[in-house]
Amino acid sequence: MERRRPIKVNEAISRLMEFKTAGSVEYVHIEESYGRFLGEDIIADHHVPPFDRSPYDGFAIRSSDTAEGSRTNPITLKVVGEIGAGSVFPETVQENEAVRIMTGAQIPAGCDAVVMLEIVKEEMSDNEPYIILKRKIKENDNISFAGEDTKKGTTVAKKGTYITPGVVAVLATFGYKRVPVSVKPKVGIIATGSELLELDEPLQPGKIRNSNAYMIYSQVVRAGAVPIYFGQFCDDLDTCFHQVRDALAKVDILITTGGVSVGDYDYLPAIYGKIGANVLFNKIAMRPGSVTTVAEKDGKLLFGLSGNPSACYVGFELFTRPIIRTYLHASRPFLKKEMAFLGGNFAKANPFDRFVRGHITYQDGKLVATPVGLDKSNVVSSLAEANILINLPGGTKGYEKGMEVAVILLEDQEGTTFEALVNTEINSRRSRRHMNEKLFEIAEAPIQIDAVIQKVERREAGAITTFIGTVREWTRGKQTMYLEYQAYIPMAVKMLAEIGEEISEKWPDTKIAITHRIGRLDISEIAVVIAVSSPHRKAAYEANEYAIERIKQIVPIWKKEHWSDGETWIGDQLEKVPYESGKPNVKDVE
Ligand SMILES: Nc1nc2c(c(=O)[nH]1)N[C@H]1C(S)=C(S)[C@@H](COP(=O)(O)OP(=O)(O)OC[C@H]3O[C@@H](n4cnc5c(N)ncnc54)[C@H](O)[C@@H]3O)O[C@H]1N2
Ligand code: MOO
Repeated sequence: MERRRPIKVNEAISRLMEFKTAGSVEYVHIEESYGRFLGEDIIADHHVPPFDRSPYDGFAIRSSDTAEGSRTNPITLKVVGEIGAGSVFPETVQENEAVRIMTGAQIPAGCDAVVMLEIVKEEMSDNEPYIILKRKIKENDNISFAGEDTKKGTTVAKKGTYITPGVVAVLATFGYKRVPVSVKPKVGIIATGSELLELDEPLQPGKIRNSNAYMIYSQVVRAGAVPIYFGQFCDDLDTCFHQVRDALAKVDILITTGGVSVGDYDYLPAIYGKIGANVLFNKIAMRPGSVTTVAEKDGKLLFGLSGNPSACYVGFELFTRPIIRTYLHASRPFLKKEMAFLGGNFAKANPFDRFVRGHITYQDGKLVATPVGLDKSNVVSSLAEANILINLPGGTKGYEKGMEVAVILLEDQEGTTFEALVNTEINSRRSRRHMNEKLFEIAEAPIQIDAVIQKVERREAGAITTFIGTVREWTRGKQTMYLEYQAYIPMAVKMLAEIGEEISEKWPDTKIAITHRIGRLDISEIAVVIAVSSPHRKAAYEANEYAIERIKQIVPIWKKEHWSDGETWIGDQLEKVPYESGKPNVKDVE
């Protein structure tokens, strides 16, 4: 029997993407464009709005006429006409004249501002309408300028954009009654296995219904392609070979399900050989879907997905979908990944990367990814509930509830690029963050320096600076025996977090964690640890120093020095305000 060598998921994707192709372009009515992919860049051939217009119902005026206007010096302007949206005022507006104007109407020549109906008083005098204004109006007040939405020549939507209702609005604005869209690839589907029954057949001993074909059918539609179901393979290798060859001639991409493993009836490896296809890989270090096989014949790709339903599903989303999306010109053909916190334990370690069916929800503002159903590749029921795949990198350790993990969003349309997929933090080694992790802490137990550092570790960081504040024995000739820190904890944590906010404004690329100890501390014990990570070291140094200065200024932590000859409470951390007597209480900071 052949021995297959598993390759890494990203390696499989790279090999596969070398064979990507992009399809041609066709035109459809705008009503049919939703859910398609743009076949061309859409470039604004005029300004939007095309002319200066009024954003309000009111009066178009000349601002210079109101220069002397005030509460005590009302300005009267003669209303010389009225225009609604769609019409144009035929003359140039003269000194001390105004035109009644509706939202969306073009600003008349001579006018340079609009006043809203609500702020003028309307009056009739000698049967002529006038408005009275008790203020000065600035030039350009309340005017929507030509091109303020979009300037002529701007690319408003790029080729390969998924057409949402918002994109449809833009297409309509620029007159696209017919829209250039990417031609959908034709994706053939063949099911294999003599145990398979069609859906209208009653169950029989040893047989199961063919669920994969219909599952793949809808995955193909979701990916944006046209599915063509060729039915089930027969049992005989020679006939199967003809079926695959004939189907391949009719489609752009061919998917088979089942028959790719090493069993006696797993015909696909033999068929690939017989049609002369080049097998890109036939074993991937992942679960489920390790048997996923991809072959190429004259530029067309054949996806041999597993027969096990969950493995088949995962194989499609990871490998077939990006090929379909690339064919549609999508610039971000991969499903988007995000970070979330695990909602359940995965104690057992697995050397292969796992893609666990899960459900994502918001809980207290955090994304929580909970595995659904049985985590086996032959399970079908969990697929109905899954809206994510939880991506657990393989290794020697399991995963605990609350750990941060990457999730693949199954219903995502936005997508991501291959570079982002392999380079971001999300895809790095296992994350060490935990749902209950706190960046700003007041601790009663000794501080673990490494734990504070870990909180700021990330792929973007090129530097981590750590400040460790320790208890000093000698201060200006006086000997300290030990220190005692007290804090109003909720307020202290809040102020630490505020320092974090200040730092993220001043040094936007940094990430900071601070833990301050309270209670009794002996000489050389650690009182505070500040860790700052940043792409470049300068910001990490600066932000770290800033943090300790600010802690001394604003964080309500009091220090009691136990000297060799007595004790003093230090009123503030700048050590400028000693307490006269007794110890401080919370009121001092409130
Ligand atoms: N000796 C070994 N056995 C197996 C290995 C291995 O490495 N060595 N790999 C296992 C893994 S992992 C998987 S996954 C499966 C993959 O097998 P195939 O892709 O060849 O698929 P089949 O054997 O045809 O079927 C597997 C399973 O799925 C059911 N099935 C098949 N088609 C459908 C369908 N259209 N709808 C619903 N269910 C379907 C089929 O009845 C089987 O139960 O191999 C392992 N074995
Ligand atoms: O390909 Mo199999 O899914 O690893 O169970």
